[in-house]
Amino acid sequence: MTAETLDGKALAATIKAELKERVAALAERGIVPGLGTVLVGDDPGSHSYVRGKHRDCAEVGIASIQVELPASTSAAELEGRIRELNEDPACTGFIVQLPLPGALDDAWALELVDPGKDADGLHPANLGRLVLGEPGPLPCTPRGIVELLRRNGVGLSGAEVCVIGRGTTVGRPLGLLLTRKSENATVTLCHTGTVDVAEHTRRADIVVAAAGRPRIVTADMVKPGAVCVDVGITRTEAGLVGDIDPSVREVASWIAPVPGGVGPMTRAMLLTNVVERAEALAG
Ligand SMILES: Nc1nc(=O)c2c([nH]1)NC[C@@H]1CN(c3ccc(C(=O)N[C@@H](CCC(=O)O)C(=O)O)cc3)C=[N+]21
Repeated sequence: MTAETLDGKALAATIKAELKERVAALAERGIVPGLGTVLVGDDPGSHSYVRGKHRDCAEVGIASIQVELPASTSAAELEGRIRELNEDPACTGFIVQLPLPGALDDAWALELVDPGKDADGLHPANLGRLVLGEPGPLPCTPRGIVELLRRNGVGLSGAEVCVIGRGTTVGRPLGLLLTRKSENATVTLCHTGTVDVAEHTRRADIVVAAAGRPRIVTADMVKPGAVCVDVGITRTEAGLVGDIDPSVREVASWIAPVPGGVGPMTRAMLLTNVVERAEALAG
């Protein structure tokens, strides 16, 4: 068997076309959604991600508000800039690009964001809403994964899903999303304390690798016909390497690859959150 590709790039283009229409509908009511980004320091990867987000915004008709600060920025200065975006009516949703450099604490910064403008869905209040099953912005990568599976007809109800990685941005919230009534999957969350990861992945109908460790999922760990989703991105001299080994292609039915799988979906879900925030603020 050679796995078919879960094409996140193509689906992201479809979603962007849909969002363009929703943005046009908002424009008729005099509302322009605006995405703010707060980027601290000079990490080239972070700069490249943020550039991509603003390119996406331009495509869809979302306004861009870019805040760039030096790595030497103090906590008080950063707090001030976040509060400005909370107050700025032109900014309907914003993100603080993670990880923050130096002594600036990611969790501290996320908590300063107005939960109503939280385009990342990572504010503790919104993560709490996710736990409680209440409406609110959802974390972009988990939402993108669910959307990528759904829109390609991968059944989730009753499926055994093995998630590798318990991080706050992917693994842990993905477990919460997949176990909602509307998804109804059964989730096993593996992490560095798991004794035998392969024992869990071999039982799974869907494997999601979000550990950030190159090629940890190999063909012998995957049930024939399973669906595999690669979320890990490691930069090497040879290019981007995912958490899923290329050998898995011979065993799986579908693979969401790196690049071209979950990454573009994460960006499309950020735009979706910004448009939804603008629609919510508009009432
Ligand atoms: N506040 C915050 N929100 C985030 O959503 C956030 C963040 N901080 N910090 C970093 C991670 C990482 N992330 C990615 C987004 C898109 C691609 C993406 O589009 N990847 C392309 C490849 C792009 C490339 O060449 O690097 C792909 O997989 O096809 C990857 C990674 C969002 N993150």
